[in-house]
Order: sequence, then structure tokens, then C-alpha cells
Amino acid sequence: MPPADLDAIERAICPGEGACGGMYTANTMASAAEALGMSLPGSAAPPATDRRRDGFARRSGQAVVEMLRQGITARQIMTREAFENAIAVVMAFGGSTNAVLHLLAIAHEADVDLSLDDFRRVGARVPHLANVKPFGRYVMKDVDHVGGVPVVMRALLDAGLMHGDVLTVTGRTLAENLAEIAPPDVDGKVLRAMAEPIHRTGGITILEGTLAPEGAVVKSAGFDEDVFEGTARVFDGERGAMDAVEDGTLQPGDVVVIRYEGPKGGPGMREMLAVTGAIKGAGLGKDVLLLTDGRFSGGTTGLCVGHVAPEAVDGGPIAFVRDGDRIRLDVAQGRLDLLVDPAEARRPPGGLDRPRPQAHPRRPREVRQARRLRRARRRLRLTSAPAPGLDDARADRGRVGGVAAPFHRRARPSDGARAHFTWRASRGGRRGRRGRTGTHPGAPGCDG
Ligand SMILES: CC(C)(O)[C@@H](O)C(=O)O
Repeated sequence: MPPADLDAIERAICPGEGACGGMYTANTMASAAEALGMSLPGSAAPPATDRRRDGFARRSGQAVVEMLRQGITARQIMTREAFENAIAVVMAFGGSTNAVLHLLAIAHEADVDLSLDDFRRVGARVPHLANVKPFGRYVMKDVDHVGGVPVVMRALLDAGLMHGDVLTVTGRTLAENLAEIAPPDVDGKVLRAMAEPIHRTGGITILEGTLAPEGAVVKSAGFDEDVFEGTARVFDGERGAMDAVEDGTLQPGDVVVIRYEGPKGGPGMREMLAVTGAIKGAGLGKDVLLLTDGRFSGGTTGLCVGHVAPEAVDGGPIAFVRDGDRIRLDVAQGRLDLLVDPAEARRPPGGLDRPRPQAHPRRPREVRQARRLRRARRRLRLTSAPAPGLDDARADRGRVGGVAAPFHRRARPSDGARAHFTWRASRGGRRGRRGRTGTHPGAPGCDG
């Protein structure tokens, strides 16, 4: 490509500064926060440099002070119904799969019992309405141009697909906020009408099956076909899969299985951003299915199934997939199956003692990075210590000027024992790690 063409693309590729412009994770979560009632109505969509943001910033501060005055707490806003509203909006936009992790984690903090079943249930009723990137044509500033997130919220509310009587940060209900804004009808191009949706169900589909007994997630908004059946190519970690793409050994019909990239296995559940991009770049986006116990970018779309649970490190069926196995994804049925009969037969008798990933050779750059990281860790050691007076400090924070602060945490049995992390000059102490428990990443009980 001539440098001048590259330069022209680079100058035109971003719709503006700030969060990446498509309905990726940042814009998805901004929309979800608006639907949750935790940010001001209409505040999610304006571009970063838009002067309206100054007004939203000021009014957000005013809203916080007013909530303190009225004693409104975050938990009064973030109820189960509010989370269902947030899920509904994410489904209508075809938002980032990371929203599943984030909403489960926020609900956990808010003591709201939310699970993958709620995403499944809401997603089955809410149609996909927004023609936005990564799968569609438009970006967030176009959504703003046609009225922003309140347009979708009103369409869903009118269709009985949102709860209107929930409290929001304005001190009023969601229905009252929308009545005051009076958003326009959907424009029909960026945001489709309820009667003419892009898909009849929401843009994220929760899967289950012999390969994912505790669930998996796919952004079905990018799909035209419902079923993909193919042959497994198994990689322990993203690097091996990248090598296969770069070596040109991936074939149409392959199912790229990337495991040991989950919350524990990665560790940290990285976005498989590079490999999904590389598969698309190799022209295999519609012919190769990728599935992983890791997660994806909000910019990922197409045949990419993530959050496969239990993850490989926990001995989930993904740990037992072999090259050549047949795998079937059926989005319409919400199924992800390993067509090996029966998959469980591969488990060693007496259970599994932590399957181990096969080591794959590191590239020189990775070796250098690892060495730098080790040195940095030696210089600055991450230590873990119980926070002195933590409970007292929390108790104080819980009340400000005689009224309940909106963002205090309810004491939990684990609070006193929970470690906090401080960076200290090197010497002594081992690096502390918070334990992880639970099953589906982000599910209550997990670090998410
Ligand atoms: C685009 C990125 C970096 O992958 C992330 O911000 C997301 O949207 O998930």
C-alpha cells in the first residue's frame, strides 16, 4: 500500500478523540450505565470533545450532591430490575461481550443476584436494533446524532421491555427521565424500529453445551448463519494460534480452540484481540470459528465464542479437546458442543489434577519483556497487607455529614480479611494474590 494511502486511512479512521468510536466496550458500558440509572440521561453518546460533556460533568457533580442530600444510595439504584434494563440496552445495541463480565461483576458488588440465565432470558425477548460497528455501519457519534441511548430506551420501554419505575441518579424514575427528554423515534437506519429489527433476539447470545457446561458467550450480532461445524485446532495460549495464522496453516472449516487464557489460566483473561484480527485479515473471518476460555475485544465480531466455562485450568471440557475433534456451534439453539461421545470419557478416572498447558516457545520479544518484568518486580515488590483500620475507615466513609453516602459498601464477612495492595520499595515479603473462586468468569464469587 502506498504510504499516502495509509496516511489517508489513518487520518480518517477514527471518528474523533476519546473512547474508540464503535459500540465497543467503552461505549457499551457507557450505554449500560445510562440504562442502569447510574449516569445522567443522554450522557453516554456525545463525543468526547463535544461541549455538552462540560454540562454533563457539572450536572453529574450536582446529582451526586443532591443524592447525598436525599440519602439515595447506589444500591437503591442498582436493583435487579435496573440490571435487567442495562442488559436490555446492551442486547439492543449488540454491545461488547465484555458487558457480560462487567455487569455480573458490578451486580456482585451491589449484592444483586444476577447470572448468565438473566442475559439469556432478556436476550431472548429484546431485538437487536442498532446498526453499529464492529458488525454494522455506524459509530457512536451517529447514535448521538439520531438522539442517543434514550431513543433505544424509549423504544424498549414503550414495548414493555424495560422497567420504567426504577430509581436513577436524577432522583427520579427512568420513565420520568425519558418523559422529560422526550427522545425522537428511531431513525430507521442507525437505530431500527422494533417492528423491523436487525435480529429478532439480542446481539449477545449465551451458549451452553458439552463444551461449555457453565456457559459461553458469543456476539451473535455479527452473524448471518446460525450453525458452524468444524474441526478443532487446539492451542494452549494465544501465541500458538497466531503462529498458525501467520504460517498460513489454518483452513476454512477449522475451529481454533485457544485455552488456558481464562481468569486463572491466562491468568487475567486477556482479550484475544490480535488473533481475531489476524484471522479476519487472512480472509478467514467467515470460515474459521474461534473459541476460547479467554475473552474478546469489544471490537471483535463474527465467529468468536469466548468465556467458555469452566476454563481449561479448572478442568473444563475445553481442556480435553484434541486436534481433529468435531465441534458444533448452534447460535439459534444456544449450543456449543464437542461432538465426541461422550466428552466426559476423556477425564482420567478419579478426576483431574489441574491439566497443564503445553509450553510453547517464546519469541525473543516476549523473552525480553518477561526479563524486564522480572527485573521491575524485583525493584518494586507488590506486597499485601491487611489494611490498618480498614473497617473503621469504611464505617466513616459510610456516612458523610450525617447522611448515608451513596457509594459506601455494606460490610461483608470477608471485608476484614481482604488484603489491599501497596507498592513498596523492594525487600521482603512475597507477592500477595487474591484468591479466585467460583465458576463462570465474573460470576458472583469470582474476581471477574
Ligand atoms: C477496543 C479495545 C481496546 O479492545 C477495548 O477497549 C474494547 O473495546 O474491548
